[in-house]
Amino acid sequence: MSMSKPITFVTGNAKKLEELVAILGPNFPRTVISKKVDLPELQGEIDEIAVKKCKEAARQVDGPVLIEDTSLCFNALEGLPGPYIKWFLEKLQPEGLHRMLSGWEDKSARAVCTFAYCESSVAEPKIFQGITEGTIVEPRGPRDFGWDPVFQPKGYDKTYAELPKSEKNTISHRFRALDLLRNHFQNEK
Ligand SMILES: O=c1nc[nH]c2c1ncn2[C@H]1C[C@H](O)[C@@H](COP(=O)(O)OP(=O)(O)OP(=O)(O)O)O1
Ligand SMILES: [Mg+2]
Repeated sequence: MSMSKPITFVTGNAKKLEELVAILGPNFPRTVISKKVDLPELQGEIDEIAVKKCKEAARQVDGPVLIEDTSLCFNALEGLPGPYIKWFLEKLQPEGLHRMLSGWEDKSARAVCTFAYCESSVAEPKIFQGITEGTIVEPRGPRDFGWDPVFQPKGYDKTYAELPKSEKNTISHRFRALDLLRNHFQNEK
């Protein structure tokens, strides 16, 4: 029996939590509980944001914490909106995200998921990052999760939103990041 303390996944986003639970499955060696907190939307480089966000979560929770920050980076725009995608999506809706690239031939983008894990408020966060390449298209499919309707992963003719959840969860930026996280904790056992 493991004596490790449960890990608290701090997020205000129920869909992220749902995907994390589906991707990690029942065999993950640590117990993960969740806490709904809207952590500050920080500025900076992607890794730097994840580290700061994790330290803030560790300040608010007693024990090991996990956070993640998601970026959607348009290659034509040098990686923007990147970590600021939340505000762009909120103001422009999926249609507007697609329209942002109307002046550009290059519609390629990368979805970047960065998890940060911290054993305690005095430990340095560890980073686990996953990237999925794709294209920004006119929105297609259900609207239940963020910018999924405009992101078509490379090699697919469906958007994330059109793919069955089970399929998104085997190719997504979040899956790739959680695969690294899973390896880390499996090797720690
Ligand atoms: O797989 C995804 N497919 C589609 N949309 C997604 C995905 N993952 C995050 N998203 C959205 C949520 C938010 O609009 C923005 C990321 O911002 P981000 O700060 O990381 O998320 P959040 O504020 O909703 O939750 P949290 O409390 O964990 O920070 O992209
Ligand atoms: Mg956030």
